[in-house]
Amino acid sequence: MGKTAKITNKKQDWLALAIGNSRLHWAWFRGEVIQLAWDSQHLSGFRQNCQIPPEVLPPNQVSVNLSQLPLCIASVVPEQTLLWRNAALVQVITLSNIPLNNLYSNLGIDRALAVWGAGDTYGFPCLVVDAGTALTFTGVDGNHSLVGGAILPGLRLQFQALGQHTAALPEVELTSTLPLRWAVDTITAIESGIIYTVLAGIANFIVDWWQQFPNSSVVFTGGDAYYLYKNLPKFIPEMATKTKLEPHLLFWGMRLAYLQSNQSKIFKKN
Ligand SMILES: Nc1ncnc2c1ncn2[C@@H]1O[C@H](COP(=O)(O)OP(=O)(O)OP(=O)(O)O)[C@@H](O)[C@H]1O
Ligand SMILES: CC(C)(CO)[C@@H](O)C(=O)NCCC(=O)O
Ligand SMILES: [K+]
Repeated sequence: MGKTAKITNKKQDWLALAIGNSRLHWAWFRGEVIQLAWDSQHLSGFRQNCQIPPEVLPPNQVSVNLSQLPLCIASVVPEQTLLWRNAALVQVITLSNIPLNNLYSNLGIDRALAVWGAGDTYGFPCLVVDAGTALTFTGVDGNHSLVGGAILPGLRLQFQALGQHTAALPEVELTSTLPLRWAVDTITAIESGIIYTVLAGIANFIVDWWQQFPNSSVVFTGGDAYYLYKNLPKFIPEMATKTKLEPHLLFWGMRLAYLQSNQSKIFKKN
């Protein structure tokens, strides 16, 4: 657990909901410890009552009634956030909850939370590579000040774009292995083009970051993080020792925000 927040009631259960552009990411916390994390589809409509609908809860029964827990939301999809406005105990995290400097007003809350969680755990400066629907770089310096970052289409979105906007190209799915670079069939050519270009681009951003901040940690997260993290050392050997993979990075940031705001009692009851 990081340095910026301490929990008052170690036993308290709560739910973190990170609303991404492709799906919902959930974590059930007991105090500061994640008990269970899962993904669900976006909600399709407005919720009439104050329960969390069963279709977004985890498939297996757990020992507590998750639908009754306080809910902490971080969202980059405003229409999805609105669907939770009648929930009984809900707190929506905003940039004002995040103690980093120089954040611009419409910076994605997922980017701010992930880099806060990463820096709080591994120290600042810190660079986060979030490989989700969009692939983002977010860098913060040793004074906890946003240096900046970049946004590009994520892997799946790149495959979809080619499939949907050309006559002859199929929509390709990410496979688990690296493709042949000099492909002699269409599917492999698409895989090669997207994957090698993204890997080279990420390596280039990280090398540039390390020129400015040589000892900075670099943390990967998001749906495609494992694939990219696993294959990047072939491009930069030092990657293996100087970077980390953390699937729950966003939840680390949410935990800091939740515990901090819970202490100062800005929890909103509707
Ligand atoms: N069931 C799934 N739905 C969508 N993407 C998936 C799924 N399983 C794996 N992925 C991969 O994860 C990537 C999307 O990542 P992620 O789930 O973190 O995105 P997200 O929910 O939109 O979050 P964010 O908005 O933070 O990017 C896609 O590029 C895809 O390759
Ligand atoms: C870039 C995404 C879509 C990544 O999830 C999200 O962080 C977002 O909507 N950001 C707002 C724009 C910005 O961060 O500059
Ligand atoms: K848009």
